[in-house]
Amino acid sequence: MSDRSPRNRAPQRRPDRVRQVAYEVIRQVTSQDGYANLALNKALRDQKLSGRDAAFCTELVHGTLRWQGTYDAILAGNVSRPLAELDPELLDLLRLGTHQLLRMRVDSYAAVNEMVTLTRAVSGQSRSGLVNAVLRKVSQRTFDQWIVDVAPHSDDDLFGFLSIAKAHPRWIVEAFADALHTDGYELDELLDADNEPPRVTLVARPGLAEVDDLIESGATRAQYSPYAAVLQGGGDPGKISAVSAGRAGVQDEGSQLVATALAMAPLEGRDAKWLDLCAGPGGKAALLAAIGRQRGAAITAVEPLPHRAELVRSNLRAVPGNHQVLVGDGTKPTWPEGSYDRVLADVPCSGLGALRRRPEARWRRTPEDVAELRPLQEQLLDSAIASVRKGGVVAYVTCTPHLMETREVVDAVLAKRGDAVLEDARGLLPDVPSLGEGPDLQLWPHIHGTDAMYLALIRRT
Ligand SMILES: C[S@@+](CC[C@H](N)C(=O)[O-])C[C@H]1O[C@@H](n2cnc3c(N)ncnc32)[C@H](O)[C@@H]1O
Repeated sequence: MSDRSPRNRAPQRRPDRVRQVAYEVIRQVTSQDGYANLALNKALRDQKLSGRDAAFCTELVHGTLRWQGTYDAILAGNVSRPLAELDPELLDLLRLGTHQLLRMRVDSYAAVNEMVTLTRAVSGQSRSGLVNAVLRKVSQRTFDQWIVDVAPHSDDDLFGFLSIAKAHPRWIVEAFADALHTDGYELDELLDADNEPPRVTLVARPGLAEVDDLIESGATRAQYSPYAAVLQGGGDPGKISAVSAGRAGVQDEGSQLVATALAMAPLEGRDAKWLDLCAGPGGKAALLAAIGRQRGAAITAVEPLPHRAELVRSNLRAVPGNHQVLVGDGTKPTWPEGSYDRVLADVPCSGLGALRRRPEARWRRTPEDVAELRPLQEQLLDSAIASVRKGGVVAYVTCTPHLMETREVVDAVLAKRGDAVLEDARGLLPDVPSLGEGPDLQLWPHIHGTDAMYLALIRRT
């Protein structure tokens, strides 16, 4: 009989701290509906992880969450029970191990051993045997070999194949194909772009900061927006003085372009009162306020959630002028009909255009979310048109390319109202190529390097 007295037992290895932090963040996201970016930033701060450790931890968290559906398809064939019956902790440990084995350059032996040690520490000795056995099986093939094994063949079921090979739920692949009008190679490129973390893009708010100021701080000029600069290699925007003072901000180039397009739309007569009907957290409101200030226009920003209205105030703090932030419901205007000259309706949406930014979002969203948002999107656009004067312009904007949230909303509202027309928005961004067939425009991560922002320009008649 072996001697199991503490003196003779081999000392237990301690789990690798970075992997443990990553695992705990993933647990918060999957078990408490947390947001990966918020939970990760807090954990990196609390655990004082920086440099290579922080980068490793970020890749573990983001990659495991982003590729979750693909890893589940692989794991399903390597676990004797249905995954839904597996303890959620165990499933997260298996996903985390699979990510290291299949999509990171971690040595297989080290990845399995580290995950066994971590499992023993966080979930108990009995589970570590199963993790060991399953991960060893996963380690026997490459990512591409597993895809051939578990995904349908692309000739038989293209969307099924892409869903697994590119880690997007099938309904999202289908919605993107509809919006792109293609199921060809472009769809592949879009899904790939969604799997890459986005660049950090800054905005120099006009009249308050120059792009050159940002370039002096290490950024490089972006391609399309006259106000944009890209912080190469990540970097901490908070350390740039123009950003910390609110003269510049962090803002996707696509968001800058759609706000700029609204400001550039031709207008006859008064051009002094601008409205942002769905303003929180205020990135577009701040850019519009800065542009408007140079032209003698002031902006009113509406947001129903008090904490988000506070963010709008903070974003506007550096822009002088008579700007107003109203806490209220944009579908119930407290101002007379036709009060404004330009109106932005950047409505709540599914966010399918910003999947690069939120690794967990694609698995959380459902087609029902899209359907549920539809009435509010229509009411807000209707209210935006009612708020603009005759001859004034409305920009209907979403951060999703889903046709149910974009063109279908616009068509439905215009058909009901009969006092507004769609104008060609593409001419407002003359330097930006491939904006679609018009009259509305769609930006794309794989073409423009932006979030998939949609813009329809509507004029009240
Ligand atoms: C897509 S975000 C707007 C982003 C913002 N324009 C920016 O660039 O920072 C949509 C916003 O609409 C707000 N919202 C939700 N319901 C609303 C309503 N009934 N009226 C006005 N805004 C609403 C949400 O709270 C959210 O802050």
